[in-house]
Amino acid sequence: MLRVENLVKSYQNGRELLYALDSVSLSIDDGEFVVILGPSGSGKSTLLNVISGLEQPDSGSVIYDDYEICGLNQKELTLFRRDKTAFIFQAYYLLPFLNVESNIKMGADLKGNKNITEIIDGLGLRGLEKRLPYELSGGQQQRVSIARALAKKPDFLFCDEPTGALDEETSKQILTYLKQLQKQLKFTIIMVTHNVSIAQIATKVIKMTSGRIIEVTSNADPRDVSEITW
Ligand SMILES: Nc1ncnc2c1ncn2[C@@H]1O[C@H](COP(=O)(O)OP(=O)(O)OP(=O)(O)O)[C@@H](O)[C@H]1O
Repeated sequence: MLRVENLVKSYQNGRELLYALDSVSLSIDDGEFVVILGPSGSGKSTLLNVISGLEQPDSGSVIYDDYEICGLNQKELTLFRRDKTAFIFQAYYLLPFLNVESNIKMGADLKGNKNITEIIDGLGLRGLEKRLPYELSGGQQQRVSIARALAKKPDFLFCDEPTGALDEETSKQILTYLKQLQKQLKFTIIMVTHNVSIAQIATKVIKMTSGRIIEVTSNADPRDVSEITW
């Protein structure tokens, strides 16, 4: 279980402080598919970055089971992120001079995971292993970035607009893969998106405005990816 208590994160904006997170509290059970929605600038990415240990808050707590990550030093945070988390971003961030297989192995090596065959097959990347990122479509590149993330066998997968650069059909393929792999590997997904349709496949939807959570909705019966449109 992940618990977030009274998170505050501010930035200096001229002479004023801008509160990107203004006392945010929430809890997420293991295995949930959480979608964070909200207008631009509402604090979604900041929340994701603080929860995942990429950024430190001004105050507040982020507690994984009984492990508080706020206040850890850089070395401890790096170990925490390596062991527990993985990331997928809209911009893929593949290494351009490494082929598909080597990009995925980078994730696997971080956890000493030798077998990436299952992940390559699971994401439909068989046959593309020797290609360089520029030889792939956007959807294929995003599948490689998911494969790299999952090769780490994370407990928590953080996604920031993972389908933001993709068309509807490709986005749905990506979401279908993610859901299938989540069922199989049992990790928790926390996803920031502008796409309200994606909320329908989530088990929990968090809505943010101006650095605050304004609504949390639990959904015991999320829809299948094939049932949604946008
Ligand atoms: N490094 C930073 N320095 C200064 N201000 C920042 C920084 N990062 C974020 N902010 C500000 O904090 C607020 C929340 O930003 P954040 O990126 O979390 O919003 P968001 O909801 O993810 O937006 P978007 O949907 O546009 O990505 C915004 O007003 C933003 O300008």
